[in-house]
Amino acid sequence: MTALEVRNLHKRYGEHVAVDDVSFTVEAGEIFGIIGPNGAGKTTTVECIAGLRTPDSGSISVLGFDPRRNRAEVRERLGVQLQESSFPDAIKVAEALELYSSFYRDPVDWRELMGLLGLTEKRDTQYKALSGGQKQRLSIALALVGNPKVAILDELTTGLDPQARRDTWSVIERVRDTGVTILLVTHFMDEAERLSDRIVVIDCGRVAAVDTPAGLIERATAVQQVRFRVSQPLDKSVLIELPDVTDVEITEGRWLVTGRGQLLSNVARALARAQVVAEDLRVNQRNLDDAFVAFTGRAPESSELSERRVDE
Ligand SMILES: Nc1ncnc2c1ncn2[C@@H]1O[C@H](COP(=O)(O)OP(=O)(O)OP(=O)(O)O)[C@@H](O)[C@H]1O
Repeated sequence: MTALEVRNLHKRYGEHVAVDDVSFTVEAGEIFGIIGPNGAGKTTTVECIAGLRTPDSGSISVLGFDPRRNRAEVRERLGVQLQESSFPDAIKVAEALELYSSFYRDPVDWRELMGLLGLTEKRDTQYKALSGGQKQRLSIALALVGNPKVAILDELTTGLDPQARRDTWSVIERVRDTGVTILLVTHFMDEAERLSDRIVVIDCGRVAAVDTPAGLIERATAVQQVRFRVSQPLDKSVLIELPDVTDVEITEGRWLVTGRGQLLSNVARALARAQVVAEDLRVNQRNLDDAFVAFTGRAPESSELSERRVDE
């Protein structure tokens, strides 16, 4: 079942074209990631979906409803957590949840939601005294309190430390497991790769690609490399003859094997058969950063080194 459909969306700010013919479909129950460089048009797109901006042209359907024409229906079905949410400093966690739940006809039990998001201990804490991660979890809770079928989360872990980010990811997965479809805008490639069932890459207001994380990585970065030293002499032909291997170089005892497909497992099996141990094994691990660069021509903001030790 389709939860969300965006068709030929256009939006300008004066002369500046922010969204230039964007189309995509999100299936019910998916976590659908939206990634792209700064200023690519991601937030404008989700603000149009939320009915906060009026598109110049194109159509949007949230569970069959138009966000501008069917405001009440969309409001009951769509939860929104936008960038930089802010609340009154003195409001307490439980007060905020109770207040927001009163805005909806069929809210979830806000006490349960508080538990799901790990905020029960903080129920009487004022907003200003919450940590960054707790504030973020509260804003997710407020986006979910109306019992939405679809939730938009924009930059939900920006500014959080690594542990708080991972905790938030688990929360998002739990929310998805309750049946909520999630639209996730993020600058973090590891977050998009870990959480998303599918991802749209938006660049300069246009869709550069839509695929699963693995599909994007596969399409963008077909070539892989494995480096290692060998524990005892090995004939180069053992590896050159493997399927998927395109090149083998040996420089000062370091082997560099280039290829495609299941390169690492093929090489590992061949070495095991030859009773050779690969020491200091490294692989040019392909990840979503590489796909981002391939599709947008720019490095993601959160770019990390893509070569990692295999045993890390
Ligand atoms: N209210 C506005 N008035 C004028 N221009 C705007 C407005 N909001 C956004 N823009 C411009 O439209 C373009 C798209 O912005 P948008 O915020 O949608 O991009 P984004 O992909 O979400 O960027 P970021 O990753 O930096 O949040 C940018 O060039 C931005 O400067």
